[in-house]
Amino acid sequence: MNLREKYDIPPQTVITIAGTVGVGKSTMTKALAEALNFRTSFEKVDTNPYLDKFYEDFEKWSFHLQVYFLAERFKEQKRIFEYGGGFIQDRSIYEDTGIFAKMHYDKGTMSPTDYETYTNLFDAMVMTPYFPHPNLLVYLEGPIDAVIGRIQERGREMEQQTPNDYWIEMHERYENWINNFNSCPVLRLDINDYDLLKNPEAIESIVSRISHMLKQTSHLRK
Ligand SMILES: Nc1ncnc2c1ncn2[C@@H]1O[C@H](COP(=O)(O)OP(=O)(O)O)[C@@H](O)[C@H]1O
Ligand SMILES: Nc1ncnc2c1ncn2[C@H]1C[C@H](O)[C@@H](COP(=O)(O)O)O1
Repeated sequence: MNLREKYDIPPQTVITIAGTVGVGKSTMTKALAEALNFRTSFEKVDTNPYLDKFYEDFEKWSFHLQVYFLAERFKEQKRIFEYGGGFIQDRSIYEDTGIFAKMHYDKGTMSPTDYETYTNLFDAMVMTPYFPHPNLLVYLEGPIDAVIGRIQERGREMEQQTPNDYWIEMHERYENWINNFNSCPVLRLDINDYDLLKNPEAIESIVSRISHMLKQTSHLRK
């Protein structure tokens, strides 16, 4: 019996993993998908044609990058829908607008016109009754020092060259964002409470908490 059956998690469940850059979403996505025998939906970082350019010049590329991410995530959403669920998704579509686009608009690195065009597009595509929300958003949180340590350890060049202030501001925004998030049920996990690299069996207690939360919120889906 696999963990999905053991903890009675419906096979069509869609779980999205949210949290700031470097916090451990991809690691969690892989571990959960393996444990539950679900498909994965990853952000494609290496093949993103705007990401390097964006980190070199936020002002010039922030609109292009947001539109690109929106299109990519929407295609993934369609793929998840076509399979009938059973997915773990690395980063939610809600973070694109709630964190990234808003942060760049507030900092002045996305123009008001571009921000309005982007949010109109986002709302028309996502905030409709036709858009399937995930069954659960698993939010990963941890101290900023640990997060910056992980970004450094991972070693993506464009992120290494970005000043720490950027990650600190993002970390603070994430706190506010998750405290006000209500588009789907949320399970918050502190990265100090598990270590999937040193102790992969820790995934079972996470699956158990996910199962509990899904049961508690199942009435919302009916
Ligand atoms: N429990 C952990 N302890 C230490 N490092 C970790 C842990 N989980 C993930 N990492 C490392 O942190 C870095 C960022 O993790 P990743 O899953 O890519 O984050 P994200 O997808 O949120 O950006 C990677 O180098 C990864 O190996
Ligand atoms: N919507 C986004 N706007 C700007 N940058 C973004 C957006 N979504 C992801 N990113 C960046 C942040 C990281 O450098 C990479 C991948 O994110 P990660 O949290 O490491 O999975 O893309």
